[in-house]
Amino acid sequence: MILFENVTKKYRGTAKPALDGIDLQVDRGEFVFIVGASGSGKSSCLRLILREDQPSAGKIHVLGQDLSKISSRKVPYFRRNLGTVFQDFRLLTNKTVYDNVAFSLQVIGKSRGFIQEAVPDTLELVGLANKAKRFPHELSGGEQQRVAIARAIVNKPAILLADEPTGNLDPATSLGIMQLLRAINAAGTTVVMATHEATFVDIMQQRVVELSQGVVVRDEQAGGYGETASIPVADLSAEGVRVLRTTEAVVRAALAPEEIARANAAAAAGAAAVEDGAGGAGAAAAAAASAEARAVSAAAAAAAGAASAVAASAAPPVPETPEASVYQEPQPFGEHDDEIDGDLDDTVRADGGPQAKRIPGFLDPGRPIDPVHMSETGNLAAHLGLDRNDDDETDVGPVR
Ligand SMILES: Nc1ncnc2c1ncn2[C@@H]1O[C@H](COP(=O)(O)OP(=O)(O)OP(=O)(O)O)[C@@H](O)[C@H]1O
Repeated sequence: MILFENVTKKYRGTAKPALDGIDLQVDRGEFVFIVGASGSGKSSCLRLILREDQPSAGKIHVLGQDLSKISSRKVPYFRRNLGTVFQDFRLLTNKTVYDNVAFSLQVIGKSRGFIQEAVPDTLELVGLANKAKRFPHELSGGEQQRVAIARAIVNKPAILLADEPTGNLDPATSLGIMQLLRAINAAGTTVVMATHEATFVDIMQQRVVELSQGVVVRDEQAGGYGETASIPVADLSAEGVRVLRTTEAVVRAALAPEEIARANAAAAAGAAAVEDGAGGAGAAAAAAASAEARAVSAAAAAAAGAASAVAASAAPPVPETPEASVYQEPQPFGEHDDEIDGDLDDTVRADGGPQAKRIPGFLDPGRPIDPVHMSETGNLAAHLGLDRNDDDETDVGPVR
């Protein structure tokens, strides 16, 4: 689906190549994180896939096409197969939510009837059906990013490229965006996402391609963020450390409440042992358990405001009787529907790994969700907790 063969990209006026002999293959239906330190070449990679730029050497094939053979005139047609989401949303500020999404269909000549059906369906999918008439400046950061995602997927692209899509968002809002991307991927769209979000990468256990100075230094199925990609905590400002810790706490509190319950239970058991007069090792164990519980609880409390909304909405029940579907082509995204359809199960890996136990159901790659069913029944946004009316109170991203 995406193939890099010995790709090098050297920008004019620079001494070192941004990408240096990259070989990379991404298959249909994969969810791939591209990680690496700032300047390692992640965005360059995505720009090449999008044919915004051309390699200095090597070959790139996307969806079976040799990108060097696509004329400039044909590039817009090629890009119809790709959806893109960026850190800064890139919405049209003078257009409503509806028009932002509709515009991407108008420019490719879709009929009015198609647009009138596809736009509301997609807004419903991302949980923004009730905000269609708002302008971007009237939305929170998370909502703006969901508009951007709606715009990226409304034409059912085969590939979704996301460049730091949660970079401007608070942890709880980022979580909703990640859930949405995971659901879109489970519906058949290949997702390639450049990110610095170590927590999500670690939890989601998807394929990780790590770049360092333009070279692939790791390509791991069900990987984590890794050491070399991470920013040394010592290099972070106090605010940066706080954000990093809060992110982790929010994600844990929202996604792994059982971990907090387990720590609290251990502390309670320890306290009981102390009351019973247990000394020595028993008291030490109790103290340790109590400290762990305090640490986890403190982390959760620190994150409580943001996390509670997410936790509360993490897994609402799916009604047993499906409602009538308004979504005509719920899945999969992309042109080769029949082929992608057959691949669906392959996209969901269940390799487990050291952190598998604390992966929540709806992010667990081993437990496939059924976004098709959910989109058909109108429950995807509800399932992901994206249809709340009080969303404005929890999304605190930038408003443009
Ligand atoms: N248009 C350009 N002209 C010259 N050099 C560039 C250009 N774009 C990127 N570079 C350089 O190429 C290297 C890779 O940049 P790139 O933006 O791909 O990295 P990145 O991993 O996405 O970084 P970040 O995480 O900060 O977004 C960097 O050294 C950067 O300075």
